[in-house]
Amino acid sequence: MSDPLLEVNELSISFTHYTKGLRQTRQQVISNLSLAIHSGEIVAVVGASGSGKSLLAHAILGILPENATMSGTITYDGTLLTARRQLDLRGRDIALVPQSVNFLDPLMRVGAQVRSAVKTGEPAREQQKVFARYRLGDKVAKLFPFQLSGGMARRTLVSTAVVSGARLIIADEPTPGLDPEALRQALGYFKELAASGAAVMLITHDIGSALTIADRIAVFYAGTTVEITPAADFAEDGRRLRHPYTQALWRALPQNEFIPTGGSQPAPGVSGAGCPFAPRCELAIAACREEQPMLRSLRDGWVRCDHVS
Ligand SMILES: Nc1ncnc2c1ncn2[C@@H]1O[C@H](COP(=O)(O)OP(=O)(O)OP(=O)(O)O)[C@@H](O)[C@H]1O
Ligand code: NI
Repeated sequence: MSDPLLEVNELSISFTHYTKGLRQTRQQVISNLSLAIHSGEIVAVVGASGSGKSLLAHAILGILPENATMSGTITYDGTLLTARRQLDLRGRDIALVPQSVNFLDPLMRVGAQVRSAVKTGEPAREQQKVFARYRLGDKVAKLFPFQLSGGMARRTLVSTAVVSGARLIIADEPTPGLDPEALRQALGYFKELAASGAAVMLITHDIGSALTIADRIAVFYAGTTVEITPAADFAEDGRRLRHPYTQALWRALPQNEFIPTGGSQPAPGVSGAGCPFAPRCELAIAACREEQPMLRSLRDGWVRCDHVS
């Protein structure tokens, strides 16, 4: 396979909090997270709320909050992604398709917003082309964001990503609350973007939808990658999946047995040194509570567990 377009290596993020008497505490919310995405590929990042999905996106875009400290490396197109390069690439090479229409400028007509993102070609012409492609009528260009329906807003956001010529598209929960037809359509847009050569990172709670378009799935738990797997391994009884948490996720889907796993994801910073899933894991032994396992390659994927084969 070719070199990845984006490579996140051993990313850790912590937040500094000031408590009474100016005491500083550090809370680690992401630990040793690794992930790579190739051009033309859709990688879905799935995990429960608070597992670190959005923070990963923000780290790549260079928009982490002030009180965040980051370690590890992010490489884009073979070169280290420094703060300076992030500023350069953001909105051009690297585009965010946000969940909310609030990311559009409320005071600017949407046609003008899309025209201002055009990278190559004549802006008015490119905007008209992309609006036609996403079934946004001629009149839409003259509307302000608050006048758009949810579906129009989403198509406008996708249009912006398309005309920007972005090679890496990061979509953070782009599909909540959609009816099945709108959902199918929205997922189709990402499929098209990948087919045209972009690398797509699709962040979502909805593993069922992710499986319909993703090539690979990265499973997050308590701020780290516990498994990276070809989407095709989510099949049958889930025996090809590597991590006990991923298998539990698969079993909990409606089309399977719907078996929930007891317990819940540890709160950030309290999972201690060991494997964060150990308290809920049937395979856990004493050693699992002492040291976080490394992400290791297993079959054609990756797993952070020493007890599976
Ligand atoms: N500015 C911040 N200061 C302190 N902690 C933060 C900050 N931003 C995020 N966190 C913590 O980092 C953890 C990961 O947050 P993140 O938003 O990445 O989760 P997520 O996986 O995107 O969740 P969701 O599915 O709900 O969007 C959470 O526990 C959150 O409370
Ligand atoms: Ni999020």
